[in-house]
Amino acid sequence: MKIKTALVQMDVVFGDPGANRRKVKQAVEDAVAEKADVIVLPEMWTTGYDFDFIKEELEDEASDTILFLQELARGHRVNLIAGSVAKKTEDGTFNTLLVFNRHGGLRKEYSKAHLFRLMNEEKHLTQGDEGGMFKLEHGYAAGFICYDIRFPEWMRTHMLHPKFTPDVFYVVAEWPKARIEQWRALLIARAIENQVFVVACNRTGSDPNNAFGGHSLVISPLGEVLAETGEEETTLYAEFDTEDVQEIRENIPVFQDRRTDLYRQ
Ligand SMILES: NC(=O)CCC(=O)C(=O)O
Repeated sequence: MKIKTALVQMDVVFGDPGANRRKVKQAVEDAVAEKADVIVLPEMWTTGYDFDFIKEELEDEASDTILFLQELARGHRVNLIAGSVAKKTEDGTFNTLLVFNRHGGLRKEYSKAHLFRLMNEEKHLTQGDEGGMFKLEHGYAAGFICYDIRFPEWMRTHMLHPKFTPDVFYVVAEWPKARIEQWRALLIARAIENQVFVVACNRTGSDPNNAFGGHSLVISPLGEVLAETGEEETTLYAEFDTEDVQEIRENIPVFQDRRTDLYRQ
């Protein structure tokens, strides 16, 4: 199925959900005007990594943000891979990716499984323990958050489901400029080894601790970079057909050729 994606590479305003919601509202309106089917937001887009604000002022359960996103998805009849937000619960604060369909239905909540120590996530957040698989109109997909892309075994797990196989990996991120070449290399590798499209939305700009590298990109299952931005605040558009994965997987059937008799998993 053909999909037009819009990746909102925004400069997240530190500790200011209202300002960020205004940015996202405008970006969604612009992307809908460009006939996007799926709009992707970056990691922690409501607050950035302002852990003081998250602890002291952020509302619980991310309820205001979920309502805001539901209204956007339903009002514009567009799918949202709505980045991730800090979600405060009685069990801890999670870095949670939210997925909405065109009717505003909340189709998935995935909480980041791998917390990133260089940005003090493990001091302030609770790790998630569930996978990121979900289904939208274009089929099965899986969502991942930033540091997760360094764990090929985690992403590969999502390709080994007995019944459902994702055609697209969506990655939402706040990835610093200093390591942007690793960002690119890791994402291209994940696309090739899993024979999936990778749609990866990073933030741009900076916070008190990091300058972020942008370079949001869309990658084919053959490792071709179909679209990529620089460091500017912009929305990247890219179209692809998820049916292309079938021929690629038939041509090089890695999942039939796996030697699970030799592997530990
Ligand atoms: N927000 C993140 O998880 C950043 C991950 C990162 O920068 C890395 O190098 O890994």
